[in-house]
Amino acid sequence: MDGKSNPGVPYDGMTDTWVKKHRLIYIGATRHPFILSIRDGTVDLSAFKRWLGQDYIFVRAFVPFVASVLIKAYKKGDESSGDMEVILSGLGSLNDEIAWFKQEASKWGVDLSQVAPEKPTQDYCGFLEELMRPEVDYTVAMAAFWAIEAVYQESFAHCLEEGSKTPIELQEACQRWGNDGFGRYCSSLRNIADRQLEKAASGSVPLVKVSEDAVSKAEVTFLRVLEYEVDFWNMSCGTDGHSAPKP
Ligand SMILES: Cc1ncc(CNC=O)c(N)n1
Repeated sequence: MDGKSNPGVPYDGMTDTWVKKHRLIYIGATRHPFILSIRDGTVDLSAFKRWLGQDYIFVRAFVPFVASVLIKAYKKGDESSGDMEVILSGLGSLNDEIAWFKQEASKWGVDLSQVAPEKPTQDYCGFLEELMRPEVDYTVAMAAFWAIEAVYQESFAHCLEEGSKTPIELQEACQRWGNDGFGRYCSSLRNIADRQLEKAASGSVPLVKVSEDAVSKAEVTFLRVLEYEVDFWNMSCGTDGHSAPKP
């Protein structure tokens, strides 16, 4: 999240400004106790299994959301931007990811066909549904897309840093979102979001009011993503009352 990871770009984009402005809630989502428990090796395996089942449901709902962003990118008609290629690569990884969830679930003895969505999962999937609507601006949808991926990337990369005690059997899960390739993919998403936000903010188009509206809507959407992510982690930990908290 610093200028260094963005060579040739002299100033921070809008997304960096948001992360700085809303730092505490951003840290709340990317350094959640569930993630810290994976990193220090104290994670409750039943919590991990609950996360696995719920995240499988989330990822299935995430696919049509990403497809809706692809449609918005296509409709913009700017072939030279390369946006469609980035989004399409995301859909490709989601294909692998769904296969991974099934394999991982069988490894842990989780029967995915028996997993019912809990309230935070339902709410988060409902939010994705809202964002899929055609009237939602590409800028707003891209900001959400970037934020959703960035939270996982930053969270799981933290579990793989030097000095972390992540249990060996959880390292593959952390690698999925914490690897450098996924980090570069998140940077590409961030660059698209920043470019769109920059365009909207500069009001180079005659619809200045509409554009400014997109920028503020995108910021609110970013914050909502962080809240849904925190609720999702809380549910995984069992700190939402669905199961007994850890002693
Ligand atoms: C709740 C949540 N947020 C973000 C991601 C990462 N995106 C796709 O895998 C995820 N799997 N689950």
